[in-house]
Amino acid sequence: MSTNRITHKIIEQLPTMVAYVDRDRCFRFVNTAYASFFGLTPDDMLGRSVNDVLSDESYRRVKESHDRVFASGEKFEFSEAITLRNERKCFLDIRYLPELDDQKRVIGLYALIEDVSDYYASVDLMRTIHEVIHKRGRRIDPASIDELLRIGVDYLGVDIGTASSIKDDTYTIEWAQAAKMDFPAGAQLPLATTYCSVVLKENNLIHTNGASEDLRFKDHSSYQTYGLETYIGTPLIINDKTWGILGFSRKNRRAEAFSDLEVEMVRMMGTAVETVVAEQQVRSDLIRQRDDMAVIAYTDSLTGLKNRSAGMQIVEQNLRRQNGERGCVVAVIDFDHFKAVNDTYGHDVGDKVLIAGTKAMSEAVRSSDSVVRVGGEEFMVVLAYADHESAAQVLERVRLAVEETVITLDSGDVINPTVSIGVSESKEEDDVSSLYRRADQALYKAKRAGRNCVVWADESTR
Ligand SMILES: Nc1nc2c(ncn2[C@@H]2O[C@H](COP(=O)(O)OP(=O)(O)OP(=O)(O)O)[C@@H](O)[C@H]2O)c(=O)[nH]1
Repeated sequence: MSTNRITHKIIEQLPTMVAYVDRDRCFRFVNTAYASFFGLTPDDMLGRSVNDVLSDESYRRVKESHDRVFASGEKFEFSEAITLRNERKCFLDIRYLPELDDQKRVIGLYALIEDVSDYYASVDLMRTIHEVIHKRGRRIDPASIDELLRIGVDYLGVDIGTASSIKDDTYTIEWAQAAKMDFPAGAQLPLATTYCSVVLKENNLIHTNGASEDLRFKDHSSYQTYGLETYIGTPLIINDKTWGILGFSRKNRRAEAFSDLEVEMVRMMGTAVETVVAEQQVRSDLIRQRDDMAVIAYTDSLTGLKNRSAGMQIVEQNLRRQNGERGCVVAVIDFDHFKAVNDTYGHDVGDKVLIAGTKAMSEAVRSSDSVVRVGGEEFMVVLAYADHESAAQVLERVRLAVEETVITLDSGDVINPTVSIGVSESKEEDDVSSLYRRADQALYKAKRAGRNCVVWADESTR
C-alpha cells in the first residue's frame, strides 16, 4: 500500500472533518465525517463548490479566509459561526493547511474542522446562568428567567421551557418560552394534568426522550392530552420547600437521550431560577413589612382611624393644593361630657363609645374626606376642596350620625353619645396650625353654645 493510500485510509476514519479544496473552491477530497456533517456521502460532494453547502453569507466569510491562505501560503486557524445551506447554525473550529506545488504556489488547501457547537452552547448557557445567579447587589431582573429559558430551549433542542409555581393542586406557569406551542405565562392547570406531578413524585430531576415508551409517562394524563414525547424537569426548592418546577419539553422524540452535561445544565438553571425567585420573595416581604409599618405608624390602634401625624400631613397637602375659591375645611370634633361616660361606666365602655361614634362618623363622610383621631376623645374631619355648603351638609351628617348612635350595655343601660364640632375654612395665608387653632376656638364656642352642634370659625364664610 502506498503511503498516500495509507494516509487517506487514516483520514477517512478520523472523527475530525477533513476536506481538500482546490483554487476554484471545489471539493477534491472529503472524508466521511465531513460529508456526513452535511448529510451527504463523500462521492456526493466531490467536484461541488463550497458555496453549495454554506449559506451565501457564511461562504463570503469563509472565502475571505481561503483567499488569505491562497495569497500567503501560510496555515490559518480560526473559529467561526457558520450557517449551512439548510439554515442549520453551528460553531466550527477551522484549520486551513495550504498545499504547495514545486514553484511554491498554493494549489489547494486542506481544511480540518471540528464542530464545537455543543461546547460553545454550553459555555453560553453557563455564562447566562452565572449572570443570573451573580447579579446580586444589582437588581435581579425577573426577565432574566425568560432569557435563561430561551437559551435553555435552544441548548436542549426543545419547543417549550417553563418555570412554574405549585400551590396546593394548582400549577401556574410563571415564566414561559415556547417556540411552537402555546403555554403562556399566567396559565394555570390542575397539577395532576402536568408532567410536574411526576417530578414531584420522584422528588428529583427526571427526563425522557420517548414518553410513549416510558412507564412513568405513557399512561399519564398529560401525555394523553398533550402528547409531549420529550421532557426534562427539575424541582425548584426555596427555603427547603418545593416552590415549583423548571421544565423543558418537546412534542416529538429527541433523537438522543439527555446527556449528563445537559442534565447538570438543567440543574444549574434550576438553581438560577431559585435564586431569582428567592430574591423576589425577600424583596416583596421587605416591601410588605415597610408598608405594614407605615400603616402602623399612621394608624390609631383603638379606632383604626388615621392618627394625628397622618391627619396633619393630610391638612398640609390640602393647603398646598388650595386654589381659587375652593379651600380645605377642618372640623375639630369632641365628644360631649365624655368624662362622665368614663366615670359612670368605666374606661372600657368609654372606648366602646369612641369606636362606635367614630364608625358612625366615618360612614357619614364622603370618600374624599378623612376622619382622624387627634388624641384622647378629640377627632378631626378634613374635607378636601369643600365649598361651604357641601362641607356644612357633611358635618351636619356627622353630628347627626353620632347622635343616632346607640350603645346598649350588658346591664341594659343605653348610651347616646353626642359631639360638638368647630369648623374653619382655609384662607390664603393659613398654615396647618392657624387653621386648626381657629377650628379649635370654634369648638370651644360650640361647647359653650350647649354642645351637640356645629360652629363655624368665621361667621362671614357662612
Ligand atoms: N375611655 C377613654 N377615655 C378617654 C380616652 N382618651 C381620653 N379619654 C377621656 O376623655 C375625657 C375627656 O374629658 P374632658 O376633656 O374633661 O371633657 P368632657 O368630659 O368630654 O366634657 P366636654 O368636652 O366639656 O364636653 C377624660 O376623662 C379622658 O380620660 C380614651 O382613649 N378612652
